[in-house]
Amino acid sequence: MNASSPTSPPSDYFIGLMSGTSLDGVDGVLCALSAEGSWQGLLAHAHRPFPPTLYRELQALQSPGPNELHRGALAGNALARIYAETCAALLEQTGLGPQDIRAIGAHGQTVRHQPGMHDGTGYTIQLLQAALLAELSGIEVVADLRSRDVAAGGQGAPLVPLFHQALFGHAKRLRAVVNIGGISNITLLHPHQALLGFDCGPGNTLLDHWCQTHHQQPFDRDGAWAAEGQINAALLKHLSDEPFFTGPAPKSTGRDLFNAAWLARKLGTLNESVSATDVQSTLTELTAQSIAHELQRYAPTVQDVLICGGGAFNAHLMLRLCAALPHARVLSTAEEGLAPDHVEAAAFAWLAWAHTQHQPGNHPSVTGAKGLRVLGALHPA
Ligand SMILES: Nc1ncnc2c1ncn2[C@@H]1O[C@H](COP(=O)(O)OP(=O)(O)OP(=O)(O)O)[C@@H](O)[C@H]1O
Ligand SMILES: CC(=O)N[C@H]1[C@@H]2OC[C@@H](O2)[C@@H](O)[C@@H]1O[C@H](C)C(=O)O
Repeated sequence: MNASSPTSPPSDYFIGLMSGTSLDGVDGVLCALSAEGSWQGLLAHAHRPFPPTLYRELQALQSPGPNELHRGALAGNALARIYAETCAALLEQTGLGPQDIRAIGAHGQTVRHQPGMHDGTGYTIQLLQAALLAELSGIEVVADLRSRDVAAGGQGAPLVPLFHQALFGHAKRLRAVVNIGGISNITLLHPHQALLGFDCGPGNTLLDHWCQTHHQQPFDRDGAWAAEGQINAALLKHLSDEPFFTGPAPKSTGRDLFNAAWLARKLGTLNESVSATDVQSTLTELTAQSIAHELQRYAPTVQDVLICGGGAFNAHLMLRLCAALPHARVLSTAEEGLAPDHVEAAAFAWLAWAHTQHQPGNHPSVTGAKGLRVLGALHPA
């Protein structure tokens, strides 16, 4: 990891808060960054799950429904309260006070992601009442981190690649960082070429949905259920036959495409019936193959594949990825100094740093935006 040396300039403390497409709750980190934004270390991590009522409401708000504006506003308030509790937990762990934190980078909850392309119709919505978070935490908040990139004709996602580059870039090795959250995304770190990054498909979101439907469990722990089944080749081909997978970068996606209705349509149009267990095995393979195919397409000689996001804890999925990438070293980001479930939140702390320094947080070669942009809207403490 490219951390600063002990002689680096004095650091500031930042908090990063991320609640992603898995809807499993909020991950928060408190970290130190130098004046130049180089990583100086993680001081604390806290996770707060969403209460069941908020989880159900956030899931419902992913698709059109009645009185959305009012319901979205209430959900934004509820999220601000959970984010503020997460900040309080981080401060308590470290003994720091609100006055010690330079800023919070707060992602909010994506409920729509339709970036469009350079034609003024695109938008992306992350629910969060950021003013309330500033009020409750007493800390400056940088929120709405995707809209400016979309306004500049970009996808507004993924935003983590610059942070991945700063942390995991290597002078000699061709590396990929793969975040397997609800959706998975890849960052390509070539020693001598431009940064690349894009979403590559459903990470855990369909796996979670299928497990919740058939086992009433939030997710398939360690992939144990998937490991019991067989991959159904016809179903895998049918699932893979989705234009998003073969479309060129820049690209991003979300629950707008990969959702329960998409899976039901695919299963309904298959000419055979597949057991629930085999569906879980096949969905796990879809996640592994969609990542492997993009790596083969954009970085066939990739040497290190660093995995982060909750999918890194799915042992069966990791085995399938290793099988699909026999020539690469597949490892957890933990082996490079930052735990898989800390990386995204840390990236949003870094994006808050970038905003405070008036530095760009996007990268046009990743999002397709017209240029570099300072991301986020500021809510003073
Ligand atoms: N032990 C485990 N076994 C299997 N899967 C796991 C395990 N732990 C976490 N996960 C998976 O990781 C998911 C959470 O991942 P993560 O927090 O990275 O998602 P997210 O941040 O919501 O998503 P995104 O990156 O799309 O924004 C869970 O929903 C689950 O599917
Ligand atoms: C619109 C949105 O919330 N996108 C998320 C989602 O979760 C993973 C993938 O899809 C990625 O594009 C992005 O998150 C990460 C943190 C990013 O912007 O880099």
